[in-house]
Amino acid sequence: MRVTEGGVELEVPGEQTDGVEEAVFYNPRQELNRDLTIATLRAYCDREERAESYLDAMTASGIRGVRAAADGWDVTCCDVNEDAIELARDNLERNDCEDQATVEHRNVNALMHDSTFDVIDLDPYGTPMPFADAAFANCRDLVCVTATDTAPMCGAHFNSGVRSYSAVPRNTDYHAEMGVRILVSALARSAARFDVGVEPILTHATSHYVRTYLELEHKPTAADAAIDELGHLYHCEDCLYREADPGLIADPLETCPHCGGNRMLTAGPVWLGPVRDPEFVAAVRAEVPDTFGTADNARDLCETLEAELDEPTHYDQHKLCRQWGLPANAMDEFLADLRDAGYAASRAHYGGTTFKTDASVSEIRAATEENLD
Ligand SMILES: C[S@@+](CC[C@H](N)C(=O)[O-])C[C@H]1O[C@@H](n2cnc3c(N)ncnc32)[C@H](O)[C@@H]1O
Ligand SMILES: [Zn+2]
Repeated sequence: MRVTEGGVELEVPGEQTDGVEEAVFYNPRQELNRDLTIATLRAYCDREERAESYLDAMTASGIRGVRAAADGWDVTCCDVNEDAIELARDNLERNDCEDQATVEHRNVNALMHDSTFDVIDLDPYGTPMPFADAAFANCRDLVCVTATDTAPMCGAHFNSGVRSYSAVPRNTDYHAEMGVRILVSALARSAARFDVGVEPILTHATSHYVRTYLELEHKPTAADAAIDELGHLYHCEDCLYREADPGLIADPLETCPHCGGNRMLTAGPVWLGPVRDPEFVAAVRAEVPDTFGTADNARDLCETLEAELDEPTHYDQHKLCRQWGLPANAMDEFLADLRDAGYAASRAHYGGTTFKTDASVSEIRAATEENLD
């Protein structure tokens, strides 16, 4: 099947039918992820001018590598699957990018230990953690990571999450953000082993995957600073109260300070720090051209991310209102009530009824209850 995406034309496998597995993976639903990758690479060139080389670590059809090569990056496309490599090579040639790209048929963990790249893009099936150490060992500037194992990351598949992320994820009403913070925590700890500090400059949780872009600083003190962003979340299953506690040693709450209940969950270590740099996200938004298939969605997502508060967990207005036995009102009115009461409040990118605030669950209710009708 022929597809055009971001100005390049590729031969990709068709949709899987009747349980027959195609030899090479291609997911049209990841176009937003890929469009934002290209816009991020463009914005990153202004931030770090010496960045030139890009490793598409799990290239499959070669689609990311072809798009990056067409944009002028010095690209390496790697995959263990021989059919993928053949297809990636054809797709590079189809777009006259073969001189701009090297193709490697090997286990990318070995390649990453052998070679140095300015930017490494990990896009495996499921968890990226088996590739994290090798990526941080030698990458110079930016590690981009997609994780599609949302059920383990958010605590719904608890044991798998503990195994993959060496952390305790918990299934809460902010499950996608739990995934984000479990993932970034595990990546930060992986990088710290190599005396590398990470700064997430863009992160989004979108339809069953988390994508994060980590800028690296090769200094033990930077790694220490990243570790300082880790901590634990204490969460009440009864009233949705939550609390963030910085530091690697947890001091779990036995009972909820809000409702007195004892159904408390502890999650961590999670990343409690910012998950994006608003100025960088604005620069990414400016690099999304109208010609990208997901331009409107990509820009809307960036806009929401730019304004999103740094609070480590979001609320869902509908879930809170259900909890209180009250009807929900319009989001804008709800957020205006919080601001009028003196709290910071923003929408969150996790869903249309999600928001962030520095108000506690009882303060949110007191500030908004009057207009919930
Ligand atoms: C989710 S697909 C990549 C999709 C592609 N990046 C895109 O945007 O369409 C995962 C790919 O990783 C490859 N892969 C799995 N383990 C690998 C390894 N150890 N080294 C290199 N490639 C690997 C698989 O063969 C598969 O093609
Ligand atoms: Zn409670």
